[in-house]
Amino acid sequence: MAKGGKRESRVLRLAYLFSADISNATTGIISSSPLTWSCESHQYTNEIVSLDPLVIYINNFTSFQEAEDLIRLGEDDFEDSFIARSKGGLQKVSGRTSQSAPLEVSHALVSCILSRARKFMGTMMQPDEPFSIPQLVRYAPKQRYDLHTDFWPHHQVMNDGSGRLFNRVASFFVFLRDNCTEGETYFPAVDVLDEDAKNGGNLEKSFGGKMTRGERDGREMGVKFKPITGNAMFWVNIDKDGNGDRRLVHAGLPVGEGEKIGMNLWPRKFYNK
Ligand SMILES: O=C(O)CCC(=O)C(=O)O
Ligand SMILES: [Fe+2]
Repeated sequence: MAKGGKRESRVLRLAYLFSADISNATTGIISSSPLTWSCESHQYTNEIVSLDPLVIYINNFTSFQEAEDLIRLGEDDFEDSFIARSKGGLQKVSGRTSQSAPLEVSHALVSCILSRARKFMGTMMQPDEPFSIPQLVRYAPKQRYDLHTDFWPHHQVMNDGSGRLFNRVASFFVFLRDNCTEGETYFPAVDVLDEDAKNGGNLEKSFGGKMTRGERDGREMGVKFKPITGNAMFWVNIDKDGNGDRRLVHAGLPVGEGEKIGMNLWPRKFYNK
């Protein structure tokens, strides 16, 4: 059985590679390849974590095999993480000690995952609005990403000469490898847990340990999500007036032992069409 599974995964991997090669060579349009069939067959289910701000937990956003294949696609390109500064340019900061790697958007698997994310967002994303280049992030023991927001305080100018302004309207953070202790993704200002406690709820029990109470300065505060391969969080960064919502500040807590790998997907919205 294990053998069969392995063989199947090899075939799938080949299918991904093959479809990317074929469509690049002929039309340059990846989505027209018949071998991207798996794009239609997502397996995810959802739970709303918080309505305001909107945070949604996604179970099985990727399969285990897709997670491993995504890692393989990026793993030769890992470099120390930078952050994209509001005034342009990249900067290395002490609060982000992980490594990151970009993923090739034209690859059939990556384009499949992006179209899955786009469909998930429904009417929130217009057909002409793109994703940033998907990014893998890898953490070894003690590595972390301190509290930050994913949106920029000022909208950014597209570098295609169009003059359009964009921002990261929402974020998906997908756990791709959970071979670690700790390393949760923590949102200190998402207050659903206080409501839960007031009403006698037990978040940890209700959600099977996927999400638990966070803690800051010795006080219970916010919610944190345990790395579980294939599962993801989705949240909305920018409100309807185009302003960033600071309640979505979050951190990748330090990894204890082992390795954590995740993937950022950042849908862009235009603000001066
Ligand atoms: O590692 C995490 O849990 C979160 C990572 C993150 O927020 C980011 O890369 O922007
Ligand atoms: Fe982030």
